[in-house]
Amino acid sequence: MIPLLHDFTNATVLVVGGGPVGARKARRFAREARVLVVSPAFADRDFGDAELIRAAPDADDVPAWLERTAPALVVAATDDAAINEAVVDAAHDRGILVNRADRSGEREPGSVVVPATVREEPVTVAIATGGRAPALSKYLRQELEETLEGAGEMARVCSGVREQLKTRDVSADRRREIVTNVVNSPDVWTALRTGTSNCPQVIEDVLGEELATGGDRP
Ligand SMILES: C[C@@]1(CC(=O)O)c2cc3[nH]c(cc4nc(cc5[nH]c(cc(n2)[C@H]1CCC(=O)O)[C@@](C)(CC(=O)O)[C@@H]5CCC(=O)O)C(CC(=O)O)=C4CCC(=O)O)c(CCC(=O)O)c3CC(=O)O
Ligand SMILES: NC(=O)C1=CN([C@@H]2O[C@H](COP(=O)(O)OP(=O)(O)OC[C@H]3O[C@@H](n4cnc5c(N)ncnc54)[C@H](O)[C@@H]3O)[C@@H](O)[C@H]2O)C=CC1
Repeated sequence: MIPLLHDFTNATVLVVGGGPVGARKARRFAREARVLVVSPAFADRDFGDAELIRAAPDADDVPAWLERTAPALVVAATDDAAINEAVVDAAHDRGILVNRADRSGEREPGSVVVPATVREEPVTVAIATGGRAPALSKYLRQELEETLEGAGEMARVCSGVREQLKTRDVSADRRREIVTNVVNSPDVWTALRTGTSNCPQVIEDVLGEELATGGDRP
């Protein structure tokens, strides 16, 4: 499987099954997509901004649900393997992405897995174990949350420095060198993590140093 980041803005995600797993997937996708959850019962969980539709489609009804809701992705999260199977089949027939929550290891070609995710906006790290050990994905996600502290701010620093340098007489090679030095600077990481310096200040310092050393170099 190959990891990709997919933009679900303005897309519909249909979750079939309203248990704890359906709720988790609904929350996940509702941060961006319009999420519909269809289920005869709903767990007492947070479903994000998802719209809850009380119904119990049988396997034959599933294609009509996909036709009616036209999702970009459908999540099969019921406790009924036959329904989950019908969701996968109907999605494949229509070229719709499908995530099956009750299957690991051997997967249907074309299926998608939902990874554990660490977000330090705009930085995203996704972890998967080939479906073998979701608990390990969760554990690693918790470990990485600490490692990534400050990475979002560092991304904004790099982006700001790069944009500023583009407006000056600085070669692309030199620009790359400066941005790489910033990312590799323990002092900048410490400053961002401890809050002794913020993004605009660091950008100003880096550009000031660059001007002091005379700008472009051979
Ligand atoms: C294949 C996959 C399909 C999919 O759902 O996309 C799948 C399948 C299954 N998960 C199962 C169990 C658990 N899943 C979790 C947690 C998460 N599971 C997630 C993803 C995935 N789970 C995909 C593979 C990802 C990968 O490659 O690693 C995460 C990362 C993302 C998310 O779901 O949002 C989220 C952590 C989010 C976070 O916290 O960061 C926990 C831990 C807990 O609940 O505390 C447990 C109990 C412990 C355990 O068993 O490991 C079972 C067994 C059911 C049973 O035996 O009854 C199956 C089905 C099977 O294995 O047959
Ligand atoms: N991917 C993951 O992280 C995990 C996956 N699983 C698997 O995912 C499945 C779902 O897990 P839980 O939410 O804990 O199960 P659950 O049994 O609590 O919930 C299943 C939900 O599906 C609904 N449902 C039943 N028939 C339906 C139908 N015809 N149409 C729509 N909805 C229907 C039920 O009303 C219930 O809300 C489990 O069977 C298990 O195999 C379990 C744990 C973690």
